[in-house]
Order: sequence, then C-alpha cells, then structure tokens
Amino acid sequence: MSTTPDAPEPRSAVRSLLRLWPYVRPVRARLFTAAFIAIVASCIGLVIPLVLKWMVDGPVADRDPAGVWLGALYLLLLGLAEALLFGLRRWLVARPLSRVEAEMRADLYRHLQRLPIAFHDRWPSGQLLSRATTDLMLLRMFLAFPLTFLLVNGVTIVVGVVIMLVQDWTLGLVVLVPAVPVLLTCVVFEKKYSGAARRAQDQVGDLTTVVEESVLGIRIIKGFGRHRSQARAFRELSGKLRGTELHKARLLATILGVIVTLPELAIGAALVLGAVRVADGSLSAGTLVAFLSTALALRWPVDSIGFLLAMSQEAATATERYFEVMDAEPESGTKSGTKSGTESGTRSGTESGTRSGTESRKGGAGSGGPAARGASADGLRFENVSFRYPDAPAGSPPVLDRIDLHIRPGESLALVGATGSGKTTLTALVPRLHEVTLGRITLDGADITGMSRRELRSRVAVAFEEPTLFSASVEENVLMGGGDGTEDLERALGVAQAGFVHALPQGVHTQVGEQGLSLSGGQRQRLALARAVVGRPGFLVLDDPLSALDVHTEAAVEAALRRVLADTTALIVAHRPSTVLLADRVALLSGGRITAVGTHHELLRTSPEYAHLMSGDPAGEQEDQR
Ligand SMILES: Nc1ncnc2c1ncn2[C@@H]1O[C@H](COP(=O)(O)OP(=O)(O)OP(=O)(O)O)[C@@H](O)[C@H]1O
Repeated sequence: MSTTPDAPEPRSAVRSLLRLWPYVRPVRARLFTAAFIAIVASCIGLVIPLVLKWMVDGPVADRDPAGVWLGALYLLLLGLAEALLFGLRRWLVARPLSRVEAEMRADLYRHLQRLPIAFHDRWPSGQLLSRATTDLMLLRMFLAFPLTFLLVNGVTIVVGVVIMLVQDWTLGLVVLVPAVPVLLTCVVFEKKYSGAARRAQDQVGDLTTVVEESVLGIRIIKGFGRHRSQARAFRELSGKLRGTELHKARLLATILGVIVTLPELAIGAALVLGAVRVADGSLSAGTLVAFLSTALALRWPVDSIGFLLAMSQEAATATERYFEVMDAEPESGTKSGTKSGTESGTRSGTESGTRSGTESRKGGAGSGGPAARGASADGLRFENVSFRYPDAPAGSPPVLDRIDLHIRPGESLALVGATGSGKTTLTALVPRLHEVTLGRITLDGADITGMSRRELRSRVAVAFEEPTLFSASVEENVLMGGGDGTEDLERALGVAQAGFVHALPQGVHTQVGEQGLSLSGGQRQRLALARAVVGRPGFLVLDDPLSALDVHTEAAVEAALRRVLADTTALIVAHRPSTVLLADRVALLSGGRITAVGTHHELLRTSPEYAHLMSGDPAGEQEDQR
C-alpha cells in the first residue's frame, strides 16, 4: 500500500512532462541548440555508409590505393566530427540542467516551508525526501538524455530509412516490416510501465520513511530491543520494492526482446536477399555494403527506444509526484472577514476579574510589550473558537468547542487540562499553525487572520514541550527567535537559566542540534525557552516549557520568567503547580471547553477536577475524555 496521500488521477506521460516547461523555458535555447547539434552528429554517422559505398564501388573496385587512403581520411574526419559534436552537446546541457534541478529543489523546499502543519501531519517525511532527491535526479537525467535522444533517434531513424529506401527500395521495405509490431509493443509497454514506475517511486518514499524513523528513533529501538521488528519492516518494504523493480526489469526485457529481435531478423533477411541480388548482378556490392552499414547504424537508435521510453515514464511519474506537493495549497496569508460565528467585539462569558492587578505590574515593555501598544492593548482573546483536525473522522466531536477566553494585556494565564484535552491544539491556534474551524482569535483587538504571517509571528513567540534545535550554533538557534545581538542573547540565556552554554567548547558558537553537540533534554528546553523570549515578544505561548527541568533549575527559570512575563501577555500550558503559580490566572480545559477560570487557589477550592489534576492523583486524569 502506498503511503502517498493526495495522489491525483493519473495523466498521460506527455501531459505530466509538459508541466516542466516553466523550469525548462529559461534554458530552452541551449537545449534546442544541443538537440540540433546531436541531430547533426547523428546524421553525420549516417554519411559514413555512403562513403563506404563510394570506396567499395570506386577505389576498391578499381584497385586504387590512393583513393582508399582518401576514403579512410574522410571516414576519420567524419568520425571525429561526430564525436566532437556529441561532446559539445553534453557540454552545452550539463550546466543549465543542473541549474534546473537546483531551482526545482529550491522551489520545493520553499514550498514545503510554506505548507500548513496539517499537510506535514498527513505526509510521511520519506515521501517528501524522496521527491526532493530521487525524483529530481530522475528529472535531470530525463532532460539531459531521453528528452534529446527520443528526438535525435527519431530523426536519425527517419533519415536512415529514407537513405535505405533510396539505396534500394525493396531491401528498404524488408527492413521496415517490423515497424508496426515494434510500435504496438511500445504503446503497450508505456501503459504497463507507468503503473510500475509509480509504484516503485512511492515504495522508495515509504522505504525512506522507515530508514529515517529508524535513525531518529534509534534510542527507542535499542532501548526496547526492537532491532528485529524494525529490520523485518524494512525487509518487507525493500522486498516489495525489489519485486516492483523486477517487474519493471521484466517489462523492459520484453520490449527490448521485441525491439532488438525483429529488426535483427529483418536485417538478416535483407542481407540474404541483397547477397543473392549482388550475385545476380542486379545490385552493386557497394550499395549492399552501404545499405547494411546504414541498417547497422540504426541499431542503437532503435534498440535504445525501450530504455528511453522507460526513463521518460519514470520522469513523468517523478513530475507527477513533484507537483503533487507543489500543488498543495500553502498557508493562506491574510483573510478578509472571519469564519466567526461571533461578532467582532463579542466578549467572553468566562472572562472574569478586572484589569487592575495585572496591569499595575507592567514595566518597561519590549518592542511588542503592552507599554508599546498603548491604548489599543486588549491582550489575547479567543472568541467562540472551535477546532476540528482536518483529518478527524466524520462526525467526531471537535477537539475544541466554543472556547471563549480573554488574557488581558500583560497577564499570564495557565492552561490546565487532562492529557489529550486539547491544550497543545489550543496553543497552536495562536501562531496559526492550525486555522480555527469556527470563531476567531484576536491580538490587541486585531483578528489574527487579518495579519500577515510575518507580523503575527513577530508578535507571538512559542516554545513547545519537545524542544527542537537546528544544526547550528547556540547563538544562531537562540537568535532565530528575534533579538539582534549579544545583549539580547545574554538576556535570553539568563532568563532561561542557560548559562551552561558558556562552558561549552566554543561557548555560544558551539554547534548543537542533530549534527552538533548532544545536549540533555533540560538543556535543550532551556535553549528553546531562550529562543522564545529573546525577541521580547508581546505575546508568549509556552507549551509546558519546564517539564524537563529539575526542581532547582525550574525555580530559577520561574523567577527569571516572572520578570519577563510582567511585560508580556502569556498563555502557558502547565501540568505542575509550580508552573501554574507563574501565571496570574488559570483556565481549565475539559471536554473541549473552558470549564473554569480563576486563580490557582480559587480553582483548588471550586473545581474538583482541577484539584485532582494538581494533586498528581492519577484518578483525576480524564484520559480520552471524549
Ligand atoms: N494532527 C492531529 N490530527 C488529528 N488529531 C490530533 C492531531 N494532533 C492531536 N490530535 C488529537 O487532538 C486531541 C488533543 O490533543 P493535544 O495534543 O492538543 O492534547 P494535550 O492536551 O496537549 O495533551 P498532552 O497534555 O498529553 O500534551 C487528542 O485527542 C489527539 O489525539
């Protein structure tokens, strides 16, 4: 079973390949020149039999050594010209085609970055990797070779057949007899091979996914001794791929058998017939030599049709696979209007309390802080927000159901709920990693769907429980969150209690991430937190950011975070009382709804579910609530 989602209806190979035109257009002059040069080179090859005919019927028959030497010189010059022209063709196409491949890869990468999280949730990474590597390599090979040579060989065959018919039309017709069965075989082959090529390329993607998962999950595999089951999964997939490749090889062998055998038989028949006519004196020996040399010169153009068609079919499949990703809708930018079921300005029914208290402790805010926002400050609002994952089964209840929540400017609100209650989903809606299904979210009164992604993401910083670091230096990883220099970097490292980086071999310039120094879970989490706070964001979304820290480090981070949170409107997913205490208020998420809002102590008193969750009593966990 293929794991390629969104596979469209298959289309003809030519229609698929025509989609490459925008990429090929800029290099079309070189490609056409190269094809023209190859046609000239190939036709020069067809002049050689004519020189042979002249030699056999002239200098050889007249026993004229000087004429034979002259003929040999002509042959040498023709051979040299043919070789030089083919070399020139290759030189002409090499550079532009590697540029086409690089541009297609860059476009794919750019597009992948812009595709919504929902797309990445659905597509296995191996399918994307194989499109960016194997498929693009197949396309470059197609543009360099089959595209030109299907044309060159076609022209060469036509010119060669005309030359043979002119030499002797009866022998020419004998050689032409296999044309019809060969053409029919090509049509049948194309149909069958296209299905096999698609299967094989999808299976390469599946195999890439398994290899990638095995490498990323090597600790789990080793820790649980799952080598065998993982190896079995790998063997099964590679066995399937092998089966498909063998099927392709059988199809190719069949077409090659037909394409090679029938013309050879026809040439043999023409040879016998020609020899009889030379003996009769009705045909010159030179004509027979020229005829057979031309027929033999056409062997390669005819024999190559099979694998040129196969490579073209693989390229058509690669094009389809490439555009399946490129056709996926990127994240929408701004929207006019909202999907809201609420009216703008609707206020939450669950919001409670007044602004005093939280606003009183706002100090010198950063660029996006409440002080900078002045009178328009309204904080973060969820208005009647519902959300359902796009791939959720039909009829299943939404993960979030009519959420109304107001986090006032400079306020920090902790979001508490049982495992799977939708906390991460709720936080992901703020930076628009997912789009709300209904309702709207506003920052300082402005609907987030009306902002550009760039603006939204410059105002909202996020840190997730699973801290991802990139293969780059500590400094680069942290400054990815904004900020512009050593001062911001040091401040952020201070807030996140990440002073340990100064003890690394090259300090903040030490490479970390997948290809760098391995850091502990807590160290990674602190760098991710530094990244979230470095740009002094106006809005901060933290998804259980302290879960991997020991109690002492957690207390130190919390003390520093408290200073940051004084300037920031924050939504913090929390599982532990210590994290909850960072916040001014707490909201309880249960059954997809906000069921209670208040201070930690208020909720401890009034909400048994909250009290259970905070007590660490497993009975309080309402796993899989819905
Ligand atoms: N990409 C997805 N597609 C479909 N359903 C999803 C997806 N991600 C999460 N869910 C479902 O949405 C629900 C809420 O998940 P979410 O991760 O938001 O919970 P959570 O409260 O953050 O849990 P935890 O405390 O364990 O991190 C779960 O039932 C989960 O199975």
